[in-house]
Amino acid sequence: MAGQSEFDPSLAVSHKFPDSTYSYTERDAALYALGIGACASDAVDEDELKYVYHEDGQKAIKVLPTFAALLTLESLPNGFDLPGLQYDPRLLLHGQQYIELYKPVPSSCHIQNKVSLAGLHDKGKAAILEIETKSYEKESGDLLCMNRSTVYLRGAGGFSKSSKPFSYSSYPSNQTSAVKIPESKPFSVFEDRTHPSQALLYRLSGDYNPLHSDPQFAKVAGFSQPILHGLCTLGFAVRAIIKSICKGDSDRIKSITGRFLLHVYPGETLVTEMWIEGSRVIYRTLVKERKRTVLSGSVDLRGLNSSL
Ligand SMILES: CCC/C=C/C(=O)SCCNC(=O)CCNC(=O)[C@H](O)C(C)(C)COP(=O)([O-])OP(=O)([O-])OC[C@H]1O[C@@H](n2cnc3c(N)ncnc32)[C@H](O)[C@@H]1OP(=O)([O-])[O-]
Repeated sequence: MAGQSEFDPSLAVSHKFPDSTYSYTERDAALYALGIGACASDAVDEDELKYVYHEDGQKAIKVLPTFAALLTLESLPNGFDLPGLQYDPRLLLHGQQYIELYKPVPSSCHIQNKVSLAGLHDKGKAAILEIETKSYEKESGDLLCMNRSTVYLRGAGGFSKSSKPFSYSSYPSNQTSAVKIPESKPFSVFEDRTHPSQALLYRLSGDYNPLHSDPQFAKVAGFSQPILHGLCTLGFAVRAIIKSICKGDSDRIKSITGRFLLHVYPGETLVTEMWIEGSRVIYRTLVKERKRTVLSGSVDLRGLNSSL
């Protein structure tokens, strides 16, 4: 892209992001749970009521592990701006998410975030940015979780100066989100319908990008109507795994990878297929109405029950 002629990837790679803070309460955790469909089809679901209600008060509610991805929300006050990188924010898509959890996410917390650039790739038609955020509990100083968010910037590639496309990663290759789906029959399949207003509810958890709410904006971005947040789809998929494989025990989730392969329209039905490989669950989520895979990835579990 001509606009990238001034872009120097080495300047971007050495860029230092400022530390940031984020605070949330049990109300945020409950709203998030509703936003990813917890208790949507059964208000007294015995696995899921604990994410939105507790008889001893909201401070005792359980927090879904994918809520950890929200802790990064205010970590980049200037969006994905890097020195010299030009991109059209309307063409930005969420490409992948990697989450590592070191302890259960508390129901309210003050967080200190350390942010760095974990990857930068020139794909010609797109630039890929990978932002790593380590989230610490302010009070104890304990590391709570790590997120690596991949953003796919359509139209922002072509900045490589040499014939070899520029590619930088600061992390091991076994932490990428691309997985091989087994050919065998899935161990478990879970079907869940998103609501037509799903994105409008989910955005209240803090991602207000108009791509998910504004019909005109969505059209400019290339979609017939506003699309679902990638992290909302990931939340549905991991909830399916907690229900189907972890018997409702979300503390078993150790790490999560997800690659967003295709957009989801709110109101569509998500079918999550799961396979077990040792202590890892490989999964793929399809949109039933369009018969298309929209997400795939893996989830590593602690203490997988041998009776499975
Ligand atoms: C972040 C906060 C904002 C949130 C916004 C949202 O929620 S938006 C809603 C949620 N998000 C969505 O709805 C997005 C859904 N996903 C999509 O629409 C498409 O997958 C796409 C447009 C991201 C890429 O499609 P395409 O046809 O342009 O791609 P291609 O197959 O021609 O491959 C080109 C190169 O890119 C690589 N690569 C490919 N995919 C990914 C990926 N996901 N991730 C990373 N990398 C990816 C691929 O390996 C290849 O590299 P190689 O092998 O040549 O070195």
